[in-house]
Amino acid sequence: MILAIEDLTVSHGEKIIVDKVSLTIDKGEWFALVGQSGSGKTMLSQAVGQLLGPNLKASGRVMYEGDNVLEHPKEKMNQLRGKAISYIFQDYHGSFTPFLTIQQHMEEYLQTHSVQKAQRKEMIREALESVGLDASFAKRYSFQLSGGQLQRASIALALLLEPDILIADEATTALDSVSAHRILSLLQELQQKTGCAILFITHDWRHVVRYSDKIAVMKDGKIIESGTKQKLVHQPEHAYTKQLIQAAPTLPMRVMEVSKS
Ligand SMILES: Nc1ncnc2c1ncn2[C@@H]1O[C@H](COP(=O)(O)OP(=O)(O)OP(=O)(O)O)[C@@H](O)[C@H]1O
Repeated sequence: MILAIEDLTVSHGEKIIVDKVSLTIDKGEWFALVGQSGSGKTMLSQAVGQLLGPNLKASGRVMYEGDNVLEHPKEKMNQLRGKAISYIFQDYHGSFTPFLTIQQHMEEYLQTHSVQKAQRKEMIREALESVGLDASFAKRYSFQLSGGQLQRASIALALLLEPDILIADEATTALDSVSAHRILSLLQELQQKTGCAILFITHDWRHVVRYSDKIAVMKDGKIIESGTKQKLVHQPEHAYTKQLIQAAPTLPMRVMEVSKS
């Protein structure tokens, strides 16, 4: 097990947004978190990396390497982010400022994590190549890349330090379906190569079926059902899970068959 979330609660004043959620993520596994809009998926994922706004409070435990991450001071958390837990977001533009090149962003990131200058250039080249961007992209500014290219660059940035856990929150929602599929296949390939676990937040049941190992379904701040993909897809118990499956666009039989194997 790489991450254990225990009784995690996120509240905004009196309002409970995430309600005593517990789940465990194993090393190298693709863990999908699904559920209707506003059910608390993003708040849960942001609590894990201490990214919640100051008006929100997280309690419970997020256990990583024997420590409760929620109790880490800011400096320790900064060291953990990127190296242990990394994020890619739907708004990948937000990962880049328009004043710095892709290389400068990556340099800054590596510097924060005390990577020696001599190693940085090679690491950046390798990271860009691993997402199918040649080294010349390093010199470009974010606005000089297409949406798909920029999302690739944000994945390269997130995986630069080979984190144990990558949190992908609606990472492909802003892309067309072909680009989304390319990005997710790439993520799968990188996951197999680096052994990182992925907490995958999505609305798209087709992506859940295709890529995940385990699934948790969230509704009104609670996990109402969780288990292996086989179990959730083929023998869902909760009415809401059945509803999610029925509402999903029809899956080609081939995909369903692949997912069964
Ligand atoms: N900064 C914030 N302050 C207060 N409440 C917030 C804040 N951000 C989100 N919320 C509330 O928390 C609840 C859960 O939001 P969250 O973004 O986690 O849902 P979600 O399941 O990720 O939804 P979606 O699938 O649409 O992204 C919502 O009611 C939302 O309005």
